[in-house]
Amino acid sequence: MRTAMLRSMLSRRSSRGFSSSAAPERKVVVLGAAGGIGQPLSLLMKLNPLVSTLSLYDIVGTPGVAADVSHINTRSKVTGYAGEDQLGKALEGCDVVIIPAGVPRKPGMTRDDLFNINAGIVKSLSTAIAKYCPHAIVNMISNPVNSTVPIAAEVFKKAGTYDEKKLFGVTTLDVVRAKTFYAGKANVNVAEVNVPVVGGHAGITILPLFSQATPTANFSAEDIKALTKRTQDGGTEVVEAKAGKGSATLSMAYAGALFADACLKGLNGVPDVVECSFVQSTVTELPFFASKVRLGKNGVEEVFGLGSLSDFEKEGLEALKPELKSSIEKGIKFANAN
Ligand SMILES: NC(=O)C1=CN([C@@H]2O[C@H](COP(=O)(O)OP(=O)(O)OC[C@H]3O[C@@H](n4cnc5c(N)ncnc54)[C@H](O)[C@@H]3O)[C@@H](O)[C@H]2O)C=CC1
Ligand SMILES: O=C([O-])CC(=O)C(=O)O
Repeated sequence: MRTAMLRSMLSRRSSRGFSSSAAPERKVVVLGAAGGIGQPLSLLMKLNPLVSTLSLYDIVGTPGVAADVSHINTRSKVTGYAGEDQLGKALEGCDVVIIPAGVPRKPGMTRDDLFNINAGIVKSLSTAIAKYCPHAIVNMISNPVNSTVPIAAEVFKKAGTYDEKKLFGVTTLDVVRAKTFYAGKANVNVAEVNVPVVGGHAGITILPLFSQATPTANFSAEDIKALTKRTQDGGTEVVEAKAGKGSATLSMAYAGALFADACLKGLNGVPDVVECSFVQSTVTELPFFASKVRLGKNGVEEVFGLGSLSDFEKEGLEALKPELKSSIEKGIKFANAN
């Protein structure tokens, strides 16, 4: 897609209520900016007129990405930071921290197989966030999200900076997929489709609520089952197609940019910004759970309940709880043991 088209698309989405010059100053950092997700996500954040300072951090490779992206003639000033000694500068004064740092899956792996490497990365980045930008909104992309979000929460609690309204597991790609697959099957305009996706972000913990999808479609139980499975296995579909070269990067960058844009709109006081996200929750007995949340000046303004579920969804909800509970507990245990 041509840059001008993308820019006008993003600015139409983003600037509700603000021209870019009137929008408040906002610093956004991408941690893991030189990676498969990080690079296109940095591009998309550079196109977002709500961003005034774009900070790109990675352990290596960020100067090149930053130099490249910085030539784009949009509002934000771009700076690249490479290596741990520059992490503090990258984070200082940030309003939104987006974290796609960590290893991706290869065929045959589950997201939980990434825990051993990514848990440590997320823990050290969270420690730095608590130190350098304790009030920032955090968008956690690194997998396994079901565990990395609880890890960040524990790190922030220990540092005395935890604000449950500001920590988000990014599950937007599940919603993006559910919308795409539903629209394709129903043969309706995807731009008009809405599908909440709740639970977590791995396999059966991803629970799309097609009974609440709009516009409504008359699908058979078999169709709903197949759409649910395809949504749950969407990540694996990409991992297998990439055959060892990583997992979803482009669709994830799109989803991550959408979610960060929603957070920025919320911060800027745009009303009725609602997205699904994995957050601290009392919607079920689990301490973290993805559901629709309203975003505002303080991050999460309201966590919405699940609404009415079909019998199939009720079964899915009960089935996902043990796995999600154990992934959450694994994260909490790791953060407190190390
Ligand atoms: N939440 C979601 O829906 C999705 C999550 N993911 C996850 O996102 C993560 C990143 O995926 P890719 O970009 O494809 O991987 P990648 O390997 O292409 O990029 C990861 C980047 O993180 C950097 N990195 C490693 N340690 C770091 C540290 N301590 N600080 C800063 N940067 C560090 C690497 O240098 C690399 O540039 C993976 O864990 C993947 O599973 C991927 C797709 C969807
Ligand atoms: O499947 C993976 O490993 C990456 C991911 O989270 C997704 O694409 O949903």
